[in-house]
Amino acid sequence: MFVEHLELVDFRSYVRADVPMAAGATTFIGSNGQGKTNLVEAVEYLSTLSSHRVSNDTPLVRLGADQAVVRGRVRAGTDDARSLLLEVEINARRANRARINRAPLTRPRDILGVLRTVVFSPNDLAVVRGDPSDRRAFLDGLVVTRWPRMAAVKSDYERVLKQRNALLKSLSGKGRSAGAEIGATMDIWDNELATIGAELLSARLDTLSAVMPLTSAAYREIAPVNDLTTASYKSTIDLEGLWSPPQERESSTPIDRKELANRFLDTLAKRRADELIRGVTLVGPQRDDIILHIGEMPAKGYASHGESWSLALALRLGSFQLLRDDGIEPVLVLDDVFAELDATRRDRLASSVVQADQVLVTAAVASDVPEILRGERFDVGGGQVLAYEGNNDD
Ligand SMILES: Nc1ncnc2c1ncn2[C@@H]1O[C@H](COP(=O)(O)OP(=O)(O)OP(=O)(O)O)[C@@H](O)[C@H]1O
Repeated sequence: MFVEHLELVDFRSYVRADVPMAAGATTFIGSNGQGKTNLVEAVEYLSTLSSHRVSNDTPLVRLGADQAVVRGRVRAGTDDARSLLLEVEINARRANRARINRAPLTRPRDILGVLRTVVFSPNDLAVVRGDPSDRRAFLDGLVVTRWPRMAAVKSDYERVLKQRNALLKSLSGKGRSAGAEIGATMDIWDNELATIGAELLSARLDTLSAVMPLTSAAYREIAPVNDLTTASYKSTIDLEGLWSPPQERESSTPIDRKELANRFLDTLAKRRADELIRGVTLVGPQRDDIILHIGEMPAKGYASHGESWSLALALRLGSFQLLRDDGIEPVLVLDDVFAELDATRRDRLASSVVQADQVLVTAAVASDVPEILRGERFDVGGGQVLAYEGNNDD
């Protein structure tokens, strides 16, 4: 798939932008702070209704405006003339709205799955070096890109967790004196949390199993070493016998979700007294982590800057390959990544992504982008995005 036209109104620094794009590589070149990332961030937003740079929508609306609009025409494939017009209104004061081919959607999230993207950015280093929440966000992002319906599961889980936490908080300190009535209410919340949580957890585990062998292969391509990269999943629920780390799995047997939900429930029962004292849910995917290894060593705390970067890129390349294996051709966004890499890694990354239907690249200096990825070039500056008419090699 690829975006053949992008239109922005009051998005970030743009009053208006109109950018015709083609399949293959497109590079956006411009000095710092000119609005290159803003353009690809808009494409990412159309695809995920979120941005890799911010956790809420407020900064996406141009300062002083009430509403931002992102519109993109998405073609199914290079030899497939079908296209869809996706439109998202980001509203400062009311709920966002989305349309496909001008028809309003009941919920903005119904737009998910039409445009799929894999975004590489300097922030990816946090997946390797950052907090557990950064790794959970990486994995959940990939889960939702694979199966857009998981966005609803995730949001249901978050709603139930919030309500359960509110109940626990109101009970905290009351301990055992909470009484049978409270026990029955907690049981209802536990069931709900375990059922939805097991769905989210099994999607994560399945995706981690599938992406790690591809990540390991990509790491060996990118980094000039032969280390195996592996991952284990650190859960608050005992996964023994249900799931094992990806490299040890002989076949990709689906996880027994019912058994997972039972173990979730058992763990909740065991931790209930603690939860009542602490006033917060202590069990579930919101507290899990993914432990990444390069060779024998954990990546976090041990890997060098270069190794961490290579692993971060490999995770995105693994994601790209996994989506392709699923039959999805995502748009790749390489936001400001080439400046961070040496010449060897630049070339290796470029040759790994060049076969994508569309690759959108941002860079401050054109010569940082390997030649095979230069493609069509736009110069970004002074609030404008202009097709470049000079030589493509300065
Ligand atoms: N909501 C907003 N309203 C107005 N301007 C904004 C808003 N959000 C960001 N900007 C401006 O957009 C610019 C940043 O754009 P962007 O991040 O796309 O830069 P860039 O070209 O990718 O730069 P770099 O090469 O430094 O990464 C900044 O000047 C910032 O002040």
